[in-house]
Amino acid sequence: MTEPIRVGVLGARGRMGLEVCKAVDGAADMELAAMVDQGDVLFNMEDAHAEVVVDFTTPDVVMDNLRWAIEHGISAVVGTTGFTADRLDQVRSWLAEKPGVGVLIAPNFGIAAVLMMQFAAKAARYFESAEIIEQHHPRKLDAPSGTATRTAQVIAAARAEAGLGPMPDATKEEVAGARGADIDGVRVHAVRSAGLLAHQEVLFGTDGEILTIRHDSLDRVSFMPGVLLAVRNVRSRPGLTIGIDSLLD
Ligand SMILES: NC(=O)C1=CN([C@@H]2O[C@H](COP(=O)(O)OP(=O)(O)OC[C@H]3O[C@@H](n4cnc5c(N)ncnc54)[C@H](O)[C@@H]3O)[C@@H](O)[C@H]2O)C=CC1
Ligand SMILES: O=C(O)C1=N[C@H](C(=O)O)C[C@H](O)C1
Repeated sequence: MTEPIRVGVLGARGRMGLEVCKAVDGAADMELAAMVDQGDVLFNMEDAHAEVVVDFTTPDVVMDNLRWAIEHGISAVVGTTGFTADRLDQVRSWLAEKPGVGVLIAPNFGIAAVLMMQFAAKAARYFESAEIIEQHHPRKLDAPSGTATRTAQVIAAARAEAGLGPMPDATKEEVAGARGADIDGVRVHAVRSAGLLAHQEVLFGTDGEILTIRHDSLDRVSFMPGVLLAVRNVRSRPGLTIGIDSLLD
């Protein structure tokens, strides 16, 4: 029998980290080697001989964590949000120095969420208008969500490929922000409310027709199959992988 993958969890006392610890602990082919949260020393991770670290921390600290993991030759699965194009370039440059190391960063590990983004990318070329409404729990630190940002990017790329121009919109904002954020020409609206977990609607419109694609994460267990899939595969994919789409094919 092959040895279990030794997994370290960063952000282990957080909402996602706790769920990841449970999932890793319950996976027959993995061993929960280290649990690290704010104030703990990263040395624990090295000491525990972690082969893969899973990071669900905060946008403020994730880059330091990633640099540390890559420097120590440890592959990483990252769910933390806040990855701009500049940050991704930085990660690629660190990885260039460590050719054997894999890093997988996914804005959303939920299989249904991944499908929602794929369906949105497929629909985008057929509609004049597209807007995104994301809804999250009020303890979420960032807006718009990583998922909404990624969805806007794939919609914008599909529209550009299809030769579509800017969306029709004669509105002048009387109050700043009324039309939401503009991500690559796609408007994104962020709702924060008690009672919500993670939800998103993508609204497409053209003459006489509306298509709404909706995804709901009702429990954080929804992210776990995707996280475990990434842990199993990240070491055999050196360099940077974005999203889990390529692991599902
Ligand atoms: N990609 C995905 O599928 C998903 C991504 N997320 C993202 O994951 C991140 C975490 O979300 P939550 O668990 O809800 O947040 P949370 O606030 O519950 O957990 C974050 C944890 O990180 C810890 N932490 C802060 N600095 C640290 C450091 N330097 N080292 C180790 N731990 C540190 C905090 O003490 C806290 O326990 C967010 O960016 C969120 O958007 C959340 C759900 C799914
Ligand atoms: O903070 C969250 O909860 C979530 N964050 C991710 C994001 O920003 O897209 C994924 C999911 O929406 C839950």
